[in-house]
Amino acid sequence: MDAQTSFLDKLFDRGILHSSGVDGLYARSGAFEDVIRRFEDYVLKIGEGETSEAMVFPPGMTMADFETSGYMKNFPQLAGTVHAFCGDNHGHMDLLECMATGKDWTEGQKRTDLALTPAACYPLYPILARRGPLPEGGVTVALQSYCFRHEPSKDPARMQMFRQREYVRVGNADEAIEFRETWKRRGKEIMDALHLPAHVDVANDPFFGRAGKMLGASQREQELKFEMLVAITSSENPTACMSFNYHMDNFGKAWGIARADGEPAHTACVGFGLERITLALFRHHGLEIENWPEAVRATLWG
Ligand SMILES: Nc1ncnc2c1ncn2[C@@H]1O[C@H](COP(=O)(O)OP(=O)(O)OP(=O)(O)O)[C@@H](O)[C@H]1O
Ligand SMILES: [Zn+2]
Repeated sequence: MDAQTSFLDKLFDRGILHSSGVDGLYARSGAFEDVIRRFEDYVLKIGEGETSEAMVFPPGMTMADFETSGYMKNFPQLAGTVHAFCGDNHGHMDLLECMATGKDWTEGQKRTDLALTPAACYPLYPILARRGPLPEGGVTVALQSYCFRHEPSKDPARMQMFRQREYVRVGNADEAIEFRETWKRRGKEIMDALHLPAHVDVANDPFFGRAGKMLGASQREQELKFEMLVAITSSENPTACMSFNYHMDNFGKAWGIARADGEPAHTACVGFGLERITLALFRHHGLEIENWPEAVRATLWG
């Protein structure tokens, strides 16, 4: 059995995660959720004085905003959209007939106005855009969302539905870059406080296809994305538990977010993978929270 499957099985055996029968879709135990809550409280305190507001998003966003994000151009392999039955009585009979005979009953499903949110900060940008020009100095928002990515895996750290906590900086280029550098440093301090061996490295997003290879290479070359890597199921291929992204003015332009001076906003975000960080804690400190190092427990539970 490989390391991923064996860690996943241990988590199931201890009731920390519960299997659904589909890879990457799990119920979480109360203990798992308590760690997530404590971690979020801890991170929220660190950014408290610098944040203009907080938002929590539902797991879906509007199809229109999803289209604006460009996600289907860059990551069609990961996306999920919401479809629903919109038929009449006759259509319903057909659907039940399909189900009864084991045919594909989903063929008649129609698109709705919703897509599953692939990245926690996407729903923020259209909200900011609708408010008109940003205040002088921009804004910093604390947010959280469930995200969906179609990447089923036996690796418990690669889920299909998971949460990201983020801080997003929206302002000019200097403000966005300074924010990203600050959080790279703080991210390491957080990992140190949690006694998790971690390092930051430059990274790229999994852009689709042949053109995607070039996009990924150029993202790396421009050092737009960094990840905080922690060994969870493999020490050769450590897992990204945080990411530090500078989007230049791509989102400012896409959604039409203007700065006080009328120029398109530059954005940066730091994302904390809440399930991944929690799994890293279980991996490194053991499956019994009572036995975690006193300093780690003090950081989280005070
Ligand atoms: N499939 C997933 N399951 C759980 N957490 C995830 C998953 N994908 C991303 N995350 C978390 O969300 C954070 C921000 O997402 P981001 O798009 O930067 O991840 P990513 O770089 O695509 O991750 P990876 O390289 O492992 O696919 C990541 O740092 C990670 O902690
Ligand atoms: Zn983001």
